[in-house]
Amino acid sequence: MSSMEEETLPLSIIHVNKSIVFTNRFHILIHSIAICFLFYYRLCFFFQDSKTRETPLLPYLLVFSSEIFLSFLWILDQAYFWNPIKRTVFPERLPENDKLPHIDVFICTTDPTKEPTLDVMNTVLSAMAMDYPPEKLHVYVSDDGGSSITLNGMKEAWKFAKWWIPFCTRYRILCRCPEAYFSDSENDSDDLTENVEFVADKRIIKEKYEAFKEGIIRVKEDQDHFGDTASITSQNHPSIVEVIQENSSGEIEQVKLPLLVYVSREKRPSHPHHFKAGALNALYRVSAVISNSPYTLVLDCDMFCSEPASARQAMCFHLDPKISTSLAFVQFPQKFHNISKNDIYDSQHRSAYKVLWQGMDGLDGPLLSGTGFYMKRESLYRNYKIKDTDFELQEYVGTSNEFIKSLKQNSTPNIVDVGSALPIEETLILASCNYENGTKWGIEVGFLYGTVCEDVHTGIMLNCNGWNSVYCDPPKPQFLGNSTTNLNDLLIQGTRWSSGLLESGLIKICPLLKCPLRMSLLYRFCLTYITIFPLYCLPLWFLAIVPQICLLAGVPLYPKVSEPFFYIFAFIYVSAQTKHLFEVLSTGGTLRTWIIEQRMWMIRSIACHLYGFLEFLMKQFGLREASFMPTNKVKDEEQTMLYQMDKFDFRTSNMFLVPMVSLLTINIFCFIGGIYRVLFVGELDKMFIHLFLMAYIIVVNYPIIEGLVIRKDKGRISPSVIVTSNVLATIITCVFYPLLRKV
Ligand SMILES: O=c1ccn([C@@H]2O[C@H](COP(=O)(O)OP(=O)(O)O[C@H]3O[C@H](CO)[C@@H](O)[C@H](O)[C@H]3O)[C@@H](O)[C@H]2O)c(=O)[nH]1
Ligand SMILES: [Mn+2]
Repeated sequence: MSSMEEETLPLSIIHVNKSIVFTNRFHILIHSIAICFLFYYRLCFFFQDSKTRETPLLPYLLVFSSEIFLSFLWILDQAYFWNPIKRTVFPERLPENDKLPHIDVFICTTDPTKEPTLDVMNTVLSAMAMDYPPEKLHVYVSDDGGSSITLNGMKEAWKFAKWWIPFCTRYRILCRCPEAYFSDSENDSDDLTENVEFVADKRIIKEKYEAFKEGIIRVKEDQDHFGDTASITSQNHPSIVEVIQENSSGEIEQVKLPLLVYVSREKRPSHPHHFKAGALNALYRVSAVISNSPYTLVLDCDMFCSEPASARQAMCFHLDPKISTSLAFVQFPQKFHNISKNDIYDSQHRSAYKVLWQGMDGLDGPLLSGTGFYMKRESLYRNYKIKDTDFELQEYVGTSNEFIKSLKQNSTPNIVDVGSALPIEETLILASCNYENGTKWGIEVGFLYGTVCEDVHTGIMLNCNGWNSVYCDPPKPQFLGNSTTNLNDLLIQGTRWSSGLLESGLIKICPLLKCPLRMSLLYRFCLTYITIFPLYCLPLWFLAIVPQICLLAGVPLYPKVSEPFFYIFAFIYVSAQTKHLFEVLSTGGTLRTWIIEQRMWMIRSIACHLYGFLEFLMKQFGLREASFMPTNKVKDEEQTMLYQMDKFDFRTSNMFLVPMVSLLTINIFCFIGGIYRVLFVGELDKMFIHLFLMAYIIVVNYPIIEGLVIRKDKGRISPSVIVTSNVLATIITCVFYPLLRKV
């Protein structure tokens, strides 16, 4: 191939699956027609003579408004299906190593008890071992816990890296996270397992790893032994920045390792620290005066690089002149290593990473997903270029001259060598509490504050400023994380997400109304949907109570089976279900996935999205402050076992369980009452849709019934919850029954 041809070969290409696009659009067309008929049917009600109406106004209005709201969300959701795309990258066509740009890797951790240090160090090691020139890779760890355990862990990790990285490069090991590598013997190709030298080397490295692991565990135990001061110091300590380097121990000197820096920003109880966004901004400043790489990779400490290729893959976009000018970040999907076969809680978020993000990629780009993205540093500095004087710049980004100098370097990195003098004094100031006072950090510059979904919020603001993003989902997952695999963590996380998202969607960004006009309508639909979807809780609560109680009272809300409009309702149901099934099957799911997703949609909406919504309201009225409770990453044997056995673990707070169980109880009792009615009054024709709706809810939520009446193990629903839920269900029924019948 001539060099001319080589130059013109693209670094990435886009695929559009025409038949999927056609099916999607066709479905949108017919489903919308059916929805129009439904609205026509509902509106006709208001033109009937109010004396001959069989249905009172209140329940009718409640159900109709739920349908209107569901249809609104449905319309927004269709934007994702309009133009989904996939991309393939060709890293082999990238320029030579010496022409590749520098990358800073940021890893955030916050609590050595909830986030085991060994796992964090595995993330660090896997990032250090990426397939990228080591002198161009700089790894920064932000420790919000300010813990000596983490700092010590990094020193140990550095020593182990001197063995680990050469081993990986020498044998071209694909899995560069040591824990994952050693726990799966399938990782080595047959060629390797027959290579005597390799087998011997592997044994040595494994011994080194075991020693490293023990060292880390020992330090933690010693610390626990001497009493727990960690939670006090984590909220109150000065900034600490330390470059990890080893005074020559003489073992293997010549190995070149990426720079590794420990950063713990200053924390004072009186000072808001803005959670992960605050941590990332401190890292952006500290790294700017050390390495100042033009690109940064952000990783959560519960996610490691499972393959070493992501940096080069991301560069296929960042270095492509046709794409790069307006490209802010390349997002990789979050994939997880701890998901069971049937994934009963939909912990993998299939819909987001396999459908929605692809759909957004065909428009202006996927959402920023918190971890696994390669961000162009410059894009986060926003409008610094239009600041004329140093004074203006200081008001914008703070007073550090070193930092301002880094801005003026125009994305040229600093060449740092291990051992060379680094401006540590300056970094301590940059990581201090007061540095951001009076500046635009968190307001315009860096990751934005005031929300617990800093990722989504910052990403959307970048889009509003004219940047876009790209979704890179190669066949082999490049990052693997830990997902929440028990109901309790999942609902807590869901509550946090929904309150954060609603705040962006309804107040701070409000994509439909406030995003700039140049942004396409379809993309605004996507942004609106993703930020307000927790509001599904409202129609779902109504539809779980109103038709049920109306059935008991003999008040029909839907057309009779013998009426032609019955077929409209039936069609909408079947069409929605078929569409979902098609989508699940075409993205590698099973029939089971299809049911599980609907169940989790109901459970999430009824429990955590409602609380997220309430938390959002309370925050608006100043009754509550945002809080980011990190998810628990310590494995609990018993929980894991239940999860692996596909059994729900109902050991979660009553706050979540009681609404779920109460609504299900209402459904079951109304269903029984309804059957009785049909048998003795004979209103099957009139009440069929009611009965069907309840049967659907009950069947989908079967595991809750199992937890209520069949199971005897620890993960079942406790009798106290059952009693409370029955009381609540009775109250709801007693309040609504007369209302819905008469008003
Ligand atoms: O004050 C804090 C709180 C959290 N973190 C770090 O933030 C990361 C994410 O926290 P985690 O507890 O794992 O929350 P998840 O719900 O799993 O995180 C998801 O949701 C977050 C937004 O709510 C995003 O920031 C994450 O990237 C995304 O994976 C972890 O590395 C934490 O150590 C901090 O550094 N400081
Ligand atoms: Mn996490």
